[in-house]
Amino acid sequence: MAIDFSKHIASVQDFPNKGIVFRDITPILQDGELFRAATHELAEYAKSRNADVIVGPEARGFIVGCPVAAELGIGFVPARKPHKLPREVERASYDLEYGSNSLEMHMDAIKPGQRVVVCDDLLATAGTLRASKELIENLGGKLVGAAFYVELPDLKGREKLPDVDIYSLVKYHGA
Ligand SMILES: O=P(O)(O)OC[C@H]1O[C@H](OP(=O)(O)OP(=O)(O)O)[C@H](O)[C@@H]1O
Ligand SMILES: Nc1ncnc2[nH]cnc12
Repeated sequence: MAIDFSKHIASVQDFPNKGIVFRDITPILQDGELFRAATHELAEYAKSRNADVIVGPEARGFIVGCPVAAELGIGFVPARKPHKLPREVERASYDLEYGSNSLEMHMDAIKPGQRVVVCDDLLATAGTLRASKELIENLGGKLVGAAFYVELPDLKGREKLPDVDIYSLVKYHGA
């Protein structure tokens, strides 16, 4: 029977700012079977997209994406917050539900033509995904899909990136 992951996501009112309902996926991570099952779901999705490499945006995208890449035996590329990577980088800026930031990837992180799936815990406004897409494409890769534990459809992330194939385990409508 399919697992109802929503039962294992905590909803926290007014975090980190008033008016935001924070969807906390750490209960999934704390349970080995659930973490493995969620990883497997995302890995099956990435496999169905013929991914060559997984990109995970800092920080929760590392947690979600690394085990997916390991399960598939493919590479993992971190998209990091500014000034963390030691070699030459490509940078893209973005806004999110509660602030703005930039992401960087090493210039040689993606090989031209590689098929990339982005993995992260949550899709909200899609600012993070848009910045990841910009980085991947500027390095010559092709974003062939994006996979999340949680999607917040009211924030219209999918509509902002209609050409990106998006997969999520759980959707939350309303606040
Ligand atoms: O779709 P968006 O509106 O871009 O929002 C989703 C992003 O926001 C969160 O990361 P955050 O930037 O808070 O960083 P963290 O993982 O370091 O907490 C989350 O992990 C996603 O990466
Ligand atoms: N509501 C939310 N819960 C958890 N992470 C988020 N990132 C952006 N919006 C979020």
